[in-house]
Amino acid sequence: MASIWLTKLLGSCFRRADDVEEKKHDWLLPAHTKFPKGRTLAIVVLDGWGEQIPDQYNAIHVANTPTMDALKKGAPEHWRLIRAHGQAVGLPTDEDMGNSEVGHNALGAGRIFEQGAKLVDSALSTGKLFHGNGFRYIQECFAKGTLHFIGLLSDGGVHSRYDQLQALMKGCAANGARRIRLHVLTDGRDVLDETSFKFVEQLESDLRELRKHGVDALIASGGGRMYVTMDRYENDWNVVKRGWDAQVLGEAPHKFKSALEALTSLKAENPKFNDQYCPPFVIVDHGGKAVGPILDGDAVVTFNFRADRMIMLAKALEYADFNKFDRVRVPRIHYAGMLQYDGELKLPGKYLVSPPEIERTSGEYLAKNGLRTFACSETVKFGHVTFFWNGNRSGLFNDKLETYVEIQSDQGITFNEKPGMKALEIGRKAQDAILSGKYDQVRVNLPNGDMVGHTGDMKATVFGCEAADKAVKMILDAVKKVGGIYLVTADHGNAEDMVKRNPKTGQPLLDKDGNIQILTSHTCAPVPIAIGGPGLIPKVRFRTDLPHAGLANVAATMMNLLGFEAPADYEPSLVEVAN
Ligand SMILES: O=C(O)[C@H](O)COP(=O)(O)O
Ligand SMILES: [Mn+2]
Ligand SMILES: [Mn+2]
Repeated sequence: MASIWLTKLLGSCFRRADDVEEKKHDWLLPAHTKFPKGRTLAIVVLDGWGEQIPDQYNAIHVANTPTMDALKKGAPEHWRLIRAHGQAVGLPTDEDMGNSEVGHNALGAGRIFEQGAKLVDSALSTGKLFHGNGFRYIQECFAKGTLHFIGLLSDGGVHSRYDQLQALMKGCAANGARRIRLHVLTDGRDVLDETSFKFVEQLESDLRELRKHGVDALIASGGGRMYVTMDRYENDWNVVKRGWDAQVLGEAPHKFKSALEALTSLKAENPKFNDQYCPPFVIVDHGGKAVGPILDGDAVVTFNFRADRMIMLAKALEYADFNKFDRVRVPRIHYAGMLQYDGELKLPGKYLVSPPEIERTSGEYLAKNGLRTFACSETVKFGHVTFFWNGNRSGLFNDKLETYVEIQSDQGITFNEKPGMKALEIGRKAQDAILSGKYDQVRVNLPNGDMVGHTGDMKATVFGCEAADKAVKMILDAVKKVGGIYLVTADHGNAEDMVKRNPKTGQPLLDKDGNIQILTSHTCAPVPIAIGGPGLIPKVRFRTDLPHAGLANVAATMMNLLGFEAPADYEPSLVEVAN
């Protein structure tokens, strides 16, 4: 008896040891047979830098970008284009433009995961969303409280989609919501400026329909996404506070009887009015009382699926201990996000749809294999090369091996005012990191093409692209000095197309007043990828058998350049060594 017991015990011990061994083995990347280890690898992500028709509306083409131009001359062996939009990055269709979240997720994770937009689509179409824990949690408030929706009123498909909000409102009403209030954030960044009018009209008509069915449904507040609520990476808490005051406290400098009246009056008052920076407003009843502040016993849903610009509000709504601004009144609510926005912080705790499980990212592999990483950008893009890159996970994998540096972005300005942004500072930090010899991988994001491109200001965007090009040069110079390797790419298009075009002729479209329609959004353009540097062994070139490759192929490429085989389930590497 005792010996059987002993055999079992020993057996289980051995099994456990095997399991541990197995686990360890999983993380160990085999050495590559052709690519050597020990060369510093610089990874540069030019945010919003696609390849498009080289005409006067292409800010990258117009800009003087000698470094990027020189890289292009390395085609096809050391320069090529890769996909950065649609299904190549896990979006529902190939009509969907790329964006930073899905782009950096794919770059860092080396695989294509179904992204938030797609997961929400399927949770809504199957009805699964209305049976989950998150939904049940908000449903508990339906009988006595109000259900509030806060989010981006847009069909950009980057942070949110209007058809999803429609389905959500309908589903909530069908499942018992009796009083609904909308806190809308106007877009003009992922969609054309001033489309807010159209979205508000559509929303009013949908709310009328709900009212016909006995649901007391109204718009309660509003404001432009860049001025109200949707800040990111804690660049400026005032943005979130403005939203809080309107949404929770029912207070704002502007009060109107309807959202349409708000937009019309604010536009008439200010010739510079635009959707992105619309000031906060509150809708009031005939007695001047706010129609929908958030109160004790209410339910709140933030209906954006994308994480970065919802995290700060989620903290304000969820954290008991909070000191970023004076919340004045903290309502006792049941709050759920459309998704969980931060996997590490588990924020928010309740959500309607489970986020993509992006695990075993390249960053985690590198850390587990003892490689040292330096990552840097300025605040507005800092989370892109850290949080998004690591699969929407905040923090470091290994604080002994990784250094993440954030350069404070300018606050309270639109980036066409200072289009150089912090590109040169980022370049300098990367240079120092490369020259220090302390890192195997030095990874940066240069924000100009994107952040200035979103302003729609052509001249400023050209300037911004020139600044980004200078920063690339600084980094390449440092790589040269240490005998390293560089990989320069982008996360999606933006600055390469500053006008809305006729899809057939490619000519700019005109608005009703005969003016060219300015495109502030991203595009579906492919993006460049270039490799080089003295550390690149001879005969390394891009493979020609992966014509449809996308951002997800970059992680395996990078692992090869660092001297490792990539995990078997990663999208294939783009590079080979010719015989
Ligand atoms: O959040 C934004 O600024 C835009 O909606 C998308 O831009 P990004 O994907 O480049 O961050
Ligand atoms: Mn981006
Ligand atoms: Mn962008």
